[in-house]
Amino acid sequence: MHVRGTVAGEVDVKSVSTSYGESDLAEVPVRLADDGDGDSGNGNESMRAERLARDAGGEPNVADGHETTTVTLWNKWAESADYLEPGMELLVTDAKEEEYQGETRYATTGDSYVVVEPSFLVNVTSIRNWVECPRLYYLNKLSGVPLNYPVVKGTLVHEVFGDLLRDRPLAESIEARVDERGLELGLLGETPEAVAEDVRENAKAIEGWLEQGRLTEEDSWRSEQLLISETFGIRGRADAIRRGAPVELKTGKNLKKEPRFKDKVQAACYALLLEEHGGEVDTGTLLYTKNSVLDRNEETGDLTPAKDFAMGDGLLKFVVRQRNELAAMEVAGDVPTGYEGSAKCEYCFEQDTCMVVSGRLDQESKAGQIGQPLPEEEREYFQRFYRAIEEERREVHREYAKLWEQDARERADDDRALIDLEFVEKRPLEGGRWELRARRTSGENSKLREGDLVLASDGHPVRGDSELAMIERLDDEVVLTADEPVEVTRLDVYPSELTTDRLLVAMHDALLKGDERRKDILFGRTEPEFEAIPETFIDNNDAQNEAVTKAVGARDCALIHGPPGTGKTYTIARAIRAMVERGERVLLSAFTNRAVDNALEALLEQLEDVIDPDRVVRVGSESGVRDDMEPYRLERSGEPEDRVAELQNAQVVAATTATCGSRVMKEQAFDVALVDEAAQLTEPGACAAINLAERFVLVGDHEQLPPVVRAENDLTESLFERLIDCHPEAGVMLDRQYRMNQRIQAFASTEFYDGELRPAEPAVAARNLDDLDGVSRESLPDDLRDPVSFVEVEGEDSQYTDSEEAARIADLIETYEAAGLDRSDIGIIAPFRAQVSEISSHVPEDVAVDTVDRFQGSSQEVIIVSFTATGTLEGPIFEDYRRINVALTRPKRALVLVGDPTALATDPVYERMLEWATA
Ligand SMILES: Nc1ncnc2c1ncn2[C@@H]1O[C@H](COP(=O)(O)OP(=O)(O)OP(=O)(O)O)[C@@H](O)[C@H]1O
Repeated sequence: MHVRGTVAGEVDVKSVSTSYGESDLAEVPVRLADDGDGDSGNGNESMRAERLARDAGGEPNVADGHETTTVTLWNKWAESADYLEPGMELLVTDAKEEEYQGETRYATTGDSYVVVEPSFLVNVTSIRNWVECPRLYYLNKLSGVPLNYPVVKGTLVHEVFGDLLRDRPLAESIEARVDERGLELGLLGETPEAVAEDVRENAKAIEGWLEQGRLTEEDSWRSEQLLISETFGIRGRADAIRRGAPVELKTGKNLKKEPRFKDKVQAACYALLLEEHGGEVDTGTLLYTKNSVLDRNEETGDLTPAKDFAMGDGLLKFVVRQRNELAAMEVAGDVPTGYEGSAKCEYCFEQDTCMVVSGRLDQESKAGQIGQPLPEEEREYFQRFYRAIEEERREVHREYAKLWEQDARERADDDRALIDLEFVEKRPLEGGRWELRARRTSGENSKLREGDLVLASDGHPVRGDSELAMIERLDDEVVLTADEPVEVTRLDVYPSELTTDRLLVAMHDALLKGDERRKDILFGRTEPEFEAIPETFIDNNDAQNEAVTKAVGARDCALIHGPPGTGKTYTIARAIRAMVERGERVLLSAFTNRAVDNALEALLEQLEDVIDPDRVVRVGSESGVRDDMEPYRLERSGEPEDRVAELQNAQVVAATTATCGSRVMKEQAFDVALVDEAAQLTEPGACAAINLAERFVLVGDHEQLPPVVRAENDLTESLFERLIDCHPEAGVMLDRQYRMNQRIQAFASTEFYDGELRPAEPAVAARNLDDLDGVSRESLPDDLRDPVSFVEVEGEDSQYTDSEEAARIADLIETYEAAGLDRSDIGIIAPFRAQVSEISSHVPEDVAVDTVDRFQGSSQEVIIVSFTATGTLEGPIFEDYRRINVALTRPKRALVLVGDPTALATDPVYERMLEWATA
């Protein structure tokens, strides 16, 4: 029986005498998980709780779901109780039920595991680092994985191992894998021949060992597998599974008989994961590939690369206790000092880094501190953002939990999965990988896109057969590539922590490695300076010209505020051209690939005849980069020297901010970083790009969509917005728009831009549908002839959908088509996903219907907005006024608002909007 609940009070830890001698025990007051009656908000949560409560079996205790009882943790598990704090979640497996003074209590048994905060998913490598030293785990989080040869070689050997398991010939595998890493090897100054030789030597150990296995018996193997445990709160990718047991590859040497302890810990984590998936794991294998490279005459000891060990119960439980300590510390928001473990600092390679970080952040540390602490405000900033990023990480963990808390239907309704696929075929690809195909049986929407990494499963992403796969094509048929074949019937969004990891590193680099003057600017201690630039760059738009002048002349930074359609992209392109002409090396970045490609497209036009197109490089993955920008994309594979030359010679490098945090980009330096969509970036997100340059220019509009984050905290305000407030003199607002008819822009201008936004030219101001070929406003009904119209629909009671509005919108589309408009010129915006689906089911398939977020950055001839507003406008319709600003500023020639005026009039902003629309 499993018991799960929340710690409801202080924990009592004591020692008692039993018939077996002295025993430790901890009595934990636990409020058992809800049985489902109380929690109306989340059906899945309650279903899971119900299941667990049923497992817990305590009828009177769990009947109302809020009963507090006592759970006794015996012996070593009492250690885990030390970290428990009220409010933390606790799970005890195989607990026994006890009656005590008429109350049902629970206690651990010999088979039990105690898991602290099971929904905090700890990575296997994190547990390994933690066991080595908790402080090392922390330092690794802050500094990320650097670009160095051992890391790249390690990756290569792992890849070759995977290939061998998939029966790819060794020589072919090494050649292909080394080639794929051309760019990284080039940056490290390595030659492919030397690296191939090094990898070959390490691979000998693998090959020899595989041969042995094959000669003696029928081995069942599978390569790298992603494993997630909902019970133990652990996840990771095992290098390989042989006969159901984990095999870990280490590129180092080990001359002892036994595997290293920390390596055993890692294998033990995988054993726990495998057991949860129904396996019985009694051994683990560590393969030390360097052992086969060593010369028997020079080294003494056990040179066998493969070392097996028995997977004992004690080790598995130790691993869970370590994981508990880590999870509890993270959840409590504490920072490890190193005293938690027994590692000796004098043997640690990271001792210096540890002391520097401790010194600068004034942290308690076993290794001690060196250097002066950062100013107090910087340390405070560090802590605040560290916490915010960790909260964001927990939100990613919640996304994982949804993989098992929500059923397939709920996930599909949440756009997080494509379900009910019909498996078509699996086809082996070159290199031992697989192509998987499945047919979609419904036209449902989802967040999944081509190029995404997904969990492809035969029915359940965690409990079923599941693989990490890449979506190659997504239309009526889904085409995937994966390492192992799986009979796909379902795809789930893979919640990645990569972005969160990179935010932390970017913040760390900005504060601990950042230039002092840069920090003075970021913390408002110094005013940005500008060099006088006499040149005129743009002669028909003063604000744009001033923006380029500021960007070019900025010694520290410039901030370009660009409301909708004001020529941000054009201004950026013009500014970069001027910088390039001055001989500067420029980084062009933005939050999304789409924005990077848009800006790059405009820039290429400007750079014609200015520089050789070879000196413009787009860094990104094949699936991320738009097809027409593919010729500029930096190829990673190939001859190292050539690949590096291509990057180092580039005068303009374009990449998303996430890519700016990659190992390769972090090695690059620029004179200036220009970041578009900056109002959509968190502070650390923007730092990832600006850390790489001497000076920076941020371009954005803080009156449009804010950063996309899951948690509500300091990450929701962009660096752009904060700096505009802090250094208004560094900012310029572009105030002439080239998009909307004057009538359309009027409301946004007064409401969001202090009335300063104006049409750039009379032709823009006067735009209307008559300008379009074959369209005549005359043939439209009276109430749709004005560029802005309001269509009244009485609200429905259902909160997230309104079928009446959807039906009216379908009529409107027919009306516009009858007046000669092409329906590809119409866009429909609705506040909720549910209403988007509702409208989609009423209108022809090729009409674009979406939420505001998907429309940001684009424009259409005609935009129809469905407000889906009911009675008293309860609940956020567009959540945030910035969203309505985006919605109302997408159209060029006509805007139609569809909604219930009575409901809308209950909110002052929407009331003013109504006055304008019906004027
Ligand atoms: N100074 C200018 N003179 C003439 N046309 C201009 C000028 N600046 C911008 N434009 C035109 O205005 C249109 C919008 O410009 P651009 O695409 O740069 O806007 P944007 O601000 O990036 O738009 P969004 O708000 O969608 O991001 C383009 O067609 C562009 O060519």
